[in-house]
Amino acid sequence: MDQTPLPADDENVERAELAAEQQHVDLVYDRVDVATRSASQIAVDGHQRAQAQNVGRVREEEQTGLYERDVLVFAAARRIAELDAEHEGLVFGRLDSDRGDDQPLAASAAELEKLYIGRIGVRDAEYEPLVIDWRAPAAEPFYRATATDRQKVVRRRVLRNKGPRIVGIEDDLLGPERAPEDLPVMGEGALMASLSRARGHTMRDIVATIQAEQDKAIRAPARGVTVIGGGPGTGKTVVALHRAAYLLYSDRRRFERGGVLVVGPSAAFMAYIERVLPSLGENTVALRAVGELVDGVKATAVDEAAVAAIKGSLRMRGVLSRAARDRVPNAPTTLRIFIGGTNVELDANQLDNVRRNALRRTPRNRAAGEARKGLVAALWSRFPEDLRTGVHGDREAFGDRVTDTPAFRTFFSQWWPVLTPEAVLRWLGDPRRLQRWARNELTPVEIETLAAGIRGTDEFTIADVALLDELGTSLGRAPIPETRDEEFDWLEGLSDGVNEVLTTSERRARAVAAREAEEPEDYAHVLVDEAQDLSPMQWRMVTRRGPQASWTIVGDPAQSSWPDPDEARAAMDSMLSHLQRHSFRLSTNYRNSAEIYAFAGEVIRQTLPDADLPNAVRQTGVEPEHRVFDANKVAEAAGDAAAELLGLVEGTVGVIVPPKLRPIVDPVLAEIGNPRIAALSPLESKGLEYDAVVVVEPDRIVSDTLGGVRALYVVLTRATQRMITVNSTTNWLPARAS
Ligand SMILES: Nc1ncnc2c1ncn2[C@@H]1O[C@H](COP(=O)(O)OP(=O)(O)OP(=O)(O)O)[C@@H](O)[C@H]1O
Repeated sequence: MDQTPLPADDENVERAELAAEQQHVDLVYDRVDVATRSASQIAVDGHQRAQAQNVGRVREEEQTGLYERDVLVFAAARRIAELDAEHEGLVFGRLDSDRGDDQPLAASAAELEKLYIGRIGVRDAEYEPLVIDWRAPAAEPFYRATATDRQKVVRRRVLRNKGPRIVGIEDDLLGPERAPEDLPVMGEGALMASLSRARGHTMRDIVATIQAEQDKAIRAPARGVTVIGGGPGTGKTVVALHRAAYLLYSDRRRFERGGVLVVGPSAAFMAYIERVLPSLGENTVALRAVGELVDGVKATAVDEAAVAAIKGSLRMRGVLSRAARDRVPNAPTTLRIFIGGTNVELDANQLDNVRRNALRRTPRNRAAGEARKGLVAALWSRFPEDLRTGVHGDREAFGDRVTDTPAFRTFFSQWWPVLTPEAVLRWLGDPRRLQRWARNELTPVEIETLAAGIRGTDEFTIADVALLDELGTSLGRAPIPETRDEEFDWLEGLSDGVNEVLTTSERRARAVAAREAEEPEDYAHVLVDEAQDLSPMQWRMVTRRGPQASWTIVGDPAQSSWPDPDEARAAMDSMLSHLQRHSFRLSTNYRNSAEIYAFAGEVIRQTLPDADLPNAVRQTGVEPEHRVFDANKVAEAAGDAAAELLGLVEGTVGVIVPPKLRPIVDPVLAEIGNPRIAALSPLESKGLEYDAVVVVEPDRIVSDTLGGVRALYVVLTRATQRMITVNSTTNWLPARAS
């Protein structure tokens, strides 16, 4: 970008500018201090009043005024939490604007209108804005203005800060011909400075340097389905998170009450992104890995590729539905009741008929009543007519007597127990039973593979979670016996810090929801990251979380770890086909150096010539390095490369290893014992990034991972500065690089 002659060369000018900006920022922090103190006081007052009333357990209806107090405490606590999150530079931007191209030039810098942009809006005592929230419409030009469409902006300034201290200034002059003589311009560009920064173990927000195409996706209206595509490192994840913050800002009532859910591929990924939203002042978004979408299960284990492919396939729908309706293993196969001086008996076929009829319209765990009625009807029809006199002449009385007998009760508890999804999924480990449910959908080899996969471990895998969810829907939840109307322990939630504070109405809603819950939690907006990896069964699970939701779907088909991305895409389309779709494409790779990405691009293009490859903008002059070793020396070679890279980069070093080699490579890395090194498998590396990466045995990554070369492409696009591959052959290298 064109810059005016640089008065900023003059150190004095720079010092003066820094001091002036610091003065304004100090003012903002002072105001925040005042606001924080008054918010803390409000919270303390509320808690004290709650305790003074000594209410213990109370009925809401009997306590007038409690709701009001509760809201007060909650709002105050929320505000503190929000303000506490501000210390990574509350104010990060400034716009200096004139009145537009058709108006006279400003005579001096003082005539330009200045506007500060920050993580939250702060006003002075007179209610004048000291800084506006980055999500406010007035902040839009900060992200969207360009030299050709400057939107009245003359100078865009990014303030680099360390906590409350301004340490640098990066300016963009958008209208050089409109700039007054005395307007200082300094710095080399905020974006490049931010991209070259060493990486830590968690993702940072990009609020100071959001680019125009990203801003459009962030601020897109929350209607239907917003699809955000783009290659590796284009900011899809970080944009999706800023979008969540934007949606909460633009319609807080709707999205805070209805809930916003972000779904990502793994627990490690969720830990990596968890700081971004709090740093934007938002603490209410639910972040869940696909392995954690079913309550009570936190799956992190990954299946072997062949098993995962079967478990994710839509064909499992029919298999599970049949399993959920079949006989319970080891349940009695005859019912014999002695009544009216005679034995009445139902055999296996008759019991099966009763079961099928009971399940015709009702999920299993809800159908106990139907099943009981069906058994009585079947027993009645076998009860000799000549005995249907006296107490046995009335069918209803007959039913009461039958179902009251110990024999019936024992039988029924074994024949129609409440079934858990976990128990039914385990049944699939028996190849004979699985064969009965799956013979039309799966091949004999697939049946054997799936049964062995399920039998092989007690732990549920990430792919199992979607199956558990499907089974949960087929089985339904057993009705929970009515309890007394909700009673609340008021003080319980008030003691554990601000995040625990709930309003009365929220408690009430949760209690009711817990009692009535038939369906999983239901959100107003769902953001799905790394969406290309969701299997068809996972799509079914995820879409159950938002039957009425609007959606943001973020992904890159070239990085899919699902063997048939078209199938997964079709599953998504069919689940969300009723909603309008808006698409955005991000075109710049901000993560990888141009050298690293050029290599990764070559690798993927060999298999997917049409892959959507972004443009990597940052040159480092360092090419990726490919080392060749004996197969039995690979672990040591990986360790050596990692140790070497520690000395060459400031931040993190990721060592990405095929799962089967982890047992030999991990100990070598552990011996180095440096917390900047992380060992991980290709699937775990999804969405993450490191300053330097060692890729161990790329050809085994292709052969052992679902997704093959697409998985390798993910691995090759994790490094920001340096990359070394170690392999026993050069066969995997694209022609030019070998
Ligand atoms: N406008 C920006 N300013 C500064 N950094 C940015 C910007 N956009 C993206 N980045 C950085 O680029 C890196 C990649 O972003 P992100 O992980 O969101 O990309 P992605 O498209 O989700 O990648 P992948 O598909 O490979 O997982 C992150 O470090 C992110 O902070």
